[in-house]
Amino acid sequence: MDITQQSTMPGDIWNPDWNDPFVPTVEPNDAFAELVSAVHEVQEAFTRARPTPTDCAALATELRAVAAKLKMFEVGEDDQLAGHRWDLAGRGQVMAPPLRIEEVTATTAKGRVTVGRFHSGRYAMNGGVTPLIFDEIMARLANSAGRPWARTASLDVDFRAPAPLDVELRVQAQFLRQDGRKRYMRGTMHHGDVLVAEADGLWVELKPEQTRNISERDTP
Ligand SMILES: CCCCCCCC/C=C\CCCCCCCC(=O)SCCNC(=O)CCNC(=O)[C@H](O)C(C)(C)COP(=O)(O)OP(=O)(O)OC[C@H]1O[C@@H](n2cnc3c(N)ncnc32)[C@H](O)[C@@H]1OP(=O)(O)O
Repeated sequence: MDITQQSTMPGDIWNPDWNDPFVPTVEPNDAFAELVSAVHEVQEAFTRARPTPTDCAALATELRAVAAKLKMFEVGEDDQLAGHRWDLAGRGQVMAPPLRIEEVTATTAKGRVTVGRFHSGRYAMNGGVTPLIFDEIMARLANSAGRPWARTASLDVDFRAPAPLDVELRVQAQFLRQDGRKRYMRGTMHHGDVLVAEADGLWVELKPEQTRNISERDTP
């Protein structure tokens, strides 16, 4: 597995120049990416809205109809598309902030992310979202370069400055060292020159019996 091949995947939908981060440009024939983008639009619009009670009731009915339609396509976790599209920002996992991982080497990873009000605490990124972003990029690096699977054992995040919404943040990860099954990682998040958060994390390599449920298809 050469994860460095991930950096410029065809089908990558991120447009670094986009104005509205919640309406990413999608490749015209990538219907799933289009669906992900539509869900993101719903999430952001929902967060920003203050509908009347009558409108809330009507919208709930409409959304339940969409959910019922999607349930007709339910598959097992290995076969679902969400979270398995390594070429998409956020892997098509619609809860995840749309982190675009641009470069992964054996020892470093770089990415960019822009979040809006859906991921807001109050006028700044929610404190639970920052670790999601770090976990994603640091786990990707921990599992890069053909290393055996490792899971997050600990992730310690320091919030240094409010992470602003609607602007691009740069996220980096660094592989510090390996000690037996333990892989020590570090992460940073910047807005311009400002360090908004940093993280230290430990990934522990899984024993064979701990990888039984992990599908080969999960390989990035
Ligand atoms: C692997 C899945 C891959 C799927 C495909 C993904 C592709 C990857 C690429 C891209 C990633 C994108 C995103 C996906 C990411 C998916 C992975 C997650 O999100 S993981 C979810 C959250 N994490 C858990 O659920 C772990 C829960 N915990 C455990 O399963 C165990 O605790 C585990 C495996 C971490 C360790 O358990 P033990 O029994 O195998 O090993 P013990 O003996 O406890 O620890 C080994 C050493 O590590 C230290 N250690 C363990 N936990 C520690 C901790 N919290 N703090 C400090 N040290 C710790 C211990 O002290 C020990 O050290 P001494 O060898 O004695 O020196």
